[in-house]
Amino acid sequence: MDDGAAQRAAAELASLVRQVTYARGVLAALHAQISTARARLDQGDSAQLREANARLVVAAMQQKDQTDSALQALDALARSAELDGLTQLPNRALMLDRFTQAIAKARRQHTRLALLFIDLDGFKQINDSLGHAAGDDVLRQTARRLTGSVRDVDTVSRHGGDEFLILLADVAQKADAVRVADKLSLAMSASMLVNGHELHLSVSVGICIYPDEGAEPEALIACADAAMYRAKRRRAP
Ligand SMILES: Nc1nc2c(ncn2[C@@H]2O[C@H](COP(=O)(O)OP(=O)(O)OP(=O)(O)O)[C@@H](O)[C@H]2O)c(=O)[nH]1
Repeated sequence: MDDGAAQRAAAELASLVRQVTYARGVLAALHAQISTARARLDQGDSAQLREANARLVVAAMQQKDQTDSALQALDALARSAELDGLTQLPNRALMLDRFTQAIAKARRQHTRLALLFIDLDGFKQINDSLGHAAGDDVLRQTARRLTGSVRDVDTVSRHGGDEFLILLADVAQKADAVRVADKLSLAMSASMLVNGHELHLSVSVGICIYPDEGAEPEALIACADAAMYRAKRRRAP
């Protein structure tokens, strides 16, 4: 090798050494960046990740709580729309709904239903002499006595004012309903203590039977109302 060739080879070698040194520097910088990123993931970022996850879980639980209480409020609202505020008995709308369902079932199973229309006698006099609050108490106690006179499967509702309806499920004949009417008349005849006064009440009851005396709820209610009115006229002095 002549001197010129030796100098060129030394220059190329020096250039290669510089390139290798530079590449090593780049690799070391990359390695440092990766180490920093990994450390951040281990400490800061993963902690943030865990915190974010925990916040997500808490938010999901709060969301579920809010949904649950909204559903409960909706349930309560639906129930209150179906119950009479004074007596907490089913109101007219809920009774009509249950009556319609009961008729559909009785139609399928070829069974009878009885509807009892009950009206307090002389209730206006109680309001007039003892006051409206005492009248309210009479209505609440009446609701309890009527409910206590029938089975769980039967429905007692407040139709309005001093009028109540009772739907008896699955009666074999009208005589069964008459027996229930006698039982609840007896329950109502026991003295009632209202605001320190001992009252002696009575009720007038009308009975109509599905399907013998009507096939639709409204027709049966009108039929039982008319029967109650006739019974009241018979009782009147
Ligand atoms: N305290 C109270 N009274 C009510 C309520 N709703 C209706 N009434 C009253 O109930 C009375 C019902 O009137 P009627 O049925 O004609 O009175 P009654 O004396 O029972 O007459 P008969 O049914 O013929 O025996 C009226 O005086 C109404 O003002 C209520 O929620 N509370």
